[in-house]
This record gives sequence, structure tokens and C-alpha cells, in this order.
Amino acid sequence: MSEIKIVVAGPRGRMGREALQLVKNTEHFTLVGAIDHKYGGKKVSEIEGLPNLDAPIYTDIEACFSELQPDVLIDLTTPEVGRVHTEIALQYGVRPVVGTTGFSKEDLETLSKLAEEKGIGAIIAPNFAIGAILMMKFSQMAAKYFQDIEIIELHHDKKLDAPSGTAAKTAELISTVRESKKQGHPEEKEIMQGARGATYDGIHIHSVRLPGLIAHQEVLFGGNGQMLSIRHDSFNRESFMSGVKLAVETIMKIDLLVYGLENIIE
Ligand SMILES: NC(=O)C1=CN([C@@H]2O[C@H](COP(=O)(O)OP(=O)(O)OC[C@H]3O[C@@H](n4cnc5c(N)ncnc54)[C@H](O)[C@@H]3O)[C@@H](O)[C@H]2O)C=CC1
Ligand SMILES: O=C(O)C1=N[C@H](C(=O)O)C[C@H](O)C1
Repeated sequence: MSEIKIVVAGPRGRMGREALQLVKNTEHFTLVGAIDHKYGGKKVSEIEGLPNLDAPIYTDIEACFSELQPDVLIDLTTPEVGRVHTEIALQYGVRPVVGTTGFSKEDLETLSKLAEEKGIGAIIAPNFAIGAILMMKFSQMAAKYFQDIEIIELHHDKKLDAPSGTAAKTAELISTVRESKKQGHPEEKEIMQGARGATYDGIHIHSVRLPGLIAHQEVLFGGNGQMLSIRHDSFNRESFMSGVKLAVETIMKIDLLVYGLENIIE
């Protein structure tokens, strides 16, 4: 396989560190740079706790892209920053692989149009773990038979966005096969605000945040005298890395925006 030149945004984050390790351990991946809001001018190897990689750190993404001309940006930052980074990457002809969550439907539409205009690939994946992709696909299958569904997503307490990108994507996939429905008692009232969670097309989503957790989701399907539950747990962030690797390899061969890894996994 030919060499893929990569820039990682968010290199000091929980996912960014893991992504640096993936790039370091993959023969045909080369880290040419990193984007951070601190440490501009330093090398990745100079930052405590980061792998021994010679690549320079930039605080200015445009300077980074013009000077290094990477093939791929891996973005693992925050919703606001990730959206801007993805747009700039597309403007510079750098293919974005985006794990950052919290994008709106409008963001996705705008970025998709831009990718099409520029004729380059982009992948935005709310979850890179294969087990999570299967959990979403199985949930979509089950929703044909069970229309009453509640999603419970559980994450570490440093997470910025709620609900998680995975929960939002799960609800979206389910709503492609399930007719819109208001669940629960028609006259139910929340005695405490938020007790019934968020709703997407009538599907209730509950977000749990606790120290000690990584990333977990359970989708509950209620039926007459029965309940089906489909659960996925990520116990570490290495669980996401085979999906990141697949996305980086795939993005070199596509020329449109793909939202969700389920669209590239056979
Ligand atoms: N798609 C997937 O499979 C997964 C996605 N995520 C998502 O990835 C994102 C990052 O998650 P974590 O690593 O846990 O968060 P984190 O908070 O540990 O890392 C985010 C990093 O972004 C950096 N950052 C902030 N502003 C920046 C800027 N302007 N330029 C460059 N870097 C900047 C921060 O310094 C921080 O190091 C979140 O949106 C999360 O939801 C997390 C796990 C899996
Ligand atoms: O912030 C996290 O940790 C995770 N974020 C993604 C999401 O919002 O779904 C993926 C995974 O759940 C971990």
C-alpha cells in the first residue's frame, strides 16, 4: 500500500493519543503534523506522554495544510472545532476522517455539499468500533419488529456532547425503518424536567455520565410480554482504532462524504 501522509488534530486528547499510536504502528501511515491549540512550533515527541514522533505541531490549521500538504486529517477535537477543521480540510483538498461528534444535520449537509463540490472523500463516523456499528445495525433490524424503543447511552463524565453521536446515529438509522411514533402513555407528564430523556422521532434517548465509564450503549425494545436489549461496551479507546485505520484507507478511494462507518464496512 502506498504511503498516506496524516495530520492529527487533538493529539493530546484521549482519542488523539490513541490515534498517534495507531499512525506510529501502521507501516504505510506517516504522521507529518499535528494540530493543537497549544505548543505550536514544538514536535510531538517533545510533549510529555505523546509517542516519539518527529512531526511538528501547528496552532494554525491553514499554515499546517499549506506547508505540509497532507493526504488526510484525522480530527478528534470538539464539536465546534471539528466542524471548522473539516470545512478547512475540504477547502485545502485534505481528506477529513472525523471522529469528533456533536455535528448538526445542517453541518452534515453543508460539509457533504462541500465534499461533492471539491470532489474529495470525507468520512464522519460517530463511532469507529465495529461492535458499535453492529449494535446500530442490529437495532435497525430489530426496529422492524419492535416499535417501542428507548436508547440508554453511558459515557465518562468528561464528555462534552449529549446525547452521544452514536445514540443520535442509532435513532436516525432506526427511524429509516420505523414509522414515527409517540411512545409511552399519551397523557404522560414529566414531574421532573428531562425524566423521559431527549426524543428523536419519538424514540427516547437517555444520557448517563459517570467517572469510570468509557463508552457504552444499550438499546431496549419493548413488546408484548417481552423485551429485547442490544448492548455494546467499549472498555478502552483501542477499540476504535481498527475503524480509524479502515476509514483512513477507504477515504483515499472515495470522492464524497460518508456519514457512518456502516456505509463502508462490508
Ligand atoms: N467516533 C468515535 O469512535 C469516537 C469519537 N469520540 C469523539 O472524539 C472527540 C474527542 O474525544 P476525546 O479524545 O475523548 O476528547 P478530549 O477532550 O480528550 O480531546 C479533545 C482534544 O481536542 C483538543 N482541542 C481543543 N480545541 C482544539 C483546537 N482548536 N485545535 C486542536 N485541538 C484542539 C483538546 O486540547 C483536547 O486535547 C469527541 O467529540 C468525542 O465524542 C470519542 C471516542 C470515539
Ligand atoms: O466521547 C466519547 O468518548 C465517545 N464519543 C462518541 C459518541 O459520541 O458516540 C463515540 C463513543 O461513544 C465514545
